[in-house]
Amino acid sequence: MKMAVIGAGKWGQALYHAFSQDNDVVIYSRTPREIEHFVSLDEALEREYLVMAIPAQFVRKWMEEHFEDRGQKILVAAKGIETSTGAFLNEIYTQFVPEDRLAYISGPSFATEVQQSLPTALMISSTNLALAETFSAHLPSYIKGYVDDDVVGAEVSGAYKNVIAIASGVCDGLGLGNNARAALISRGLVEMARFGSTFGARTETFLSLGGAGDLFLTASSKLSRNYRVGLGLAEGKDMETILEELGEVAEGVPTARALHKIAQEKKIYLPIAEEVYAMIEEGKDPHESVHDLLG
Ligand SMILES: NC(=O)C1=CN([C@@H]2O[C@H](COP(=O)(O)OP(=O)(O)OC[C@H]3O[C@@H](n4cnc5c(N)ncnc54)[C@H](OP(=O)(O)O)[C@@H]3O)[C@@H](O)[C@H]2O)C=CC1
Ligand SMILES: O=C(CO)COP(=O)(O)O
Repeated sequence: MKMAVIGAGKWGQALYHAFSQDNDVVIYSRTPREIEHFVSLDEALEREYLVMAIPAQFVRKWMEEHFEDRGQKILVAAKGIETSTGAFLNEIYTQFVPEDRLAYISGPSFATEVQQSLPTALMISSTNLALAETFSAHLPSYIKGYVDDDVVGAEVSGAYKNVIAIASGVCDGLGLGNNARAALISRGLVEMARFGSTFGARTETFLSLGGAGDLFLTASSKLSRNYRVGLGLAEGKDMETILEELGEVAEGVPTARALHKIAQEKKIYLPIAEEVYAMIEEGKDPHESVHDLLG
């Protein structure tokens, strides 16, 4: 299949590598790079299948300024919620492309491991199951694909787990032990499922690869940028320093702000996400957050 990956950050390049195993794939990004098959935006937009690996906060502006609808089918690869509006990515993309041409990829997938062709299993979600099957069938042999039609569940899982990963990094950074981390991840899973149900997500989606699968991964590994944000908070670093040292996107930070905004508006109880928000936005002492969560 003829595809283009848009966004050549860590995840865009890993997906370019993965889909290139069995497909004709090109890649485009804002900043030109020395990558084989790096093409112009116009050439990328010519492809029938697009993989969008632009971070959530920049999607709307990018679509407004650069996208031309030529009937492309799109696989959305970012994981986050837009802070300024609280919009989910499906709400943004459907302003530009009908939902039957949109699919979403989620599940445990550190870019660095996908780039090394290490095995994993991922989920492709779309209200158009035939489209999800198409993307899934074109994954490389080292990735097992599953399809599902709960787009909201997949999106909420992918975005929310980044926030719980920050909390988990704090937990480990403070040396609170394995029991505490398992308790936090478990309650985090309940919290994200409860949040998702408010928006019509199915509970079982949170037990899937895109939910528990990605949460367990991200909330327990230093390979996760979000987890490392939490480690930095536990060390008492300020957000500016943490993000500068990270040098890559940590979607959990803007997503925590978005969750706070949504929770306030809709009066939803999100104890862990609210503590993450308080630590990153109000400089709350992590020890105090632990105390309040235990209360
Ligand atoms: N890394 C991972 O393991 C995984 C990441 N994801 C998700 O994928 C998304 C991208 O992450 P990742 O690739 O790792 O991030 P990186 O920090 O590696 O790269 C971000 C990319 O976004 C592009 N970008 C940033 N701002 C803009 C903008 N205003 N307009 C257009 N492009 C912009 C940059 O393009 P350029 O460099 O050309 O300027 C850069 O290539 C995130 O939502 C992340 O949560 C999902 C699964 C795994
Ligand atoms: O989503 C990811 C793995 O599935 C990557 O997580 P981080 O952005 O925290 O590195």
